[in-house]
Amino acid sequence: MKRNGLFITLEGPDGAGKTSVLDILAHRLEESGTDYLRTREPGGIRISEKIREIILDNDHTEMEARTEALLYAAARRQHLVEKIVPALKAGKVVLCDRFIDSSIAYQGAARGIGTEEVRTINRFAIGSTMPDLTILLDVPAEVGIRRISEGRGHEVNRLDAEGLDFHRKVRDEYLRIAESEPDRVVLIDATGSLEGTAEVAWDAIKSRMK
Ligand SMILES: Nc1ncnc2c1ncn2[C@@H]1O[C@H](COP(=O)(O)OP(=O)(O)O)[C@@H](O)[C@H]1O
Ligand SMILES: Cc1cn([C@H]2C[C@H](O)[C@@H](COP(=O)(O)OP(=O)(O)O)O2)c(=O)[nH]c1=O
Repeated sequence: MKRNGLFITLEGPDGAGKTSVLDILAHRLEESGTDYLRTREPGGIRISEKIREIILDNDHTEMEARTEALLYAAARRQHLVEKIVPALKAGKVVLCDRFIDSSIAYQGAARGIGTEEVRTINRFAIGSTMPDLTILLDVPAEVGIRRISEGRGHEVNRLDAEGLDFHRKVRDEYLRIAESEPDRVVLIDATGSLEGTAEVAWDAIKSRMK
């Protein structure tokens, strides 16, 4: 696909601060007069939001791991084709809360399906549209869980409700991805202040926008 925009994804364990950092980054892009799109996974559009509801519903305790992985991949495909690709073709900076690395970490590693299997179905879903830059906000699983339980207004979904061991596996896999793809993934220690974390993320974006 020919594209002129910049595709940026934010990744990290639940509670790492992705939503909060994205608020600041979107503000910075606004101030700098950059044409950008902010979106999130799973969801961002009608069909994918419906798939999101099915996946995250706390009542769906019988959902099998591969079903979950396929649903995330299906939501990703529709979101990519309907929203991300047109924005990139229009030359926009796309800021997306979660993308393929979430599936590798959550379904591949933490659910135990296997990272290569999950990579394979996601290659089918996204083709060659990989992010130009991935900002990985790193916090120990305990920190993320604590922030979520202390934060007001965050509904605990089916994935949040998994135990500490699950979230540790998510974090470890993210670190492996960062190590194996240093050109794409910028690893940021997100245990400090929100403002400090956002500043480092903004520097990474600015350097790619030049
Ligand atoms: N650097 C930080 N230090 C302390 N608390 C934070 C920080 N970043 C975010 N939080 C808080 O942690 C909670 C989860 O943050 P959020 O941005 O929703 O994370 P995510 O989108 O990664 O799950 C929120 O209550 C938020 O205010
Ligand atoms: C995109 C994606 C998300 N997830 C999980 C991570 C989150 O627990 C949940 C999304 O819920 P959400 O409320 O968006 O969480 P967060 O604010 O932390 O991003 O879905 C996967 O397991 N695989 C995926 O491919």
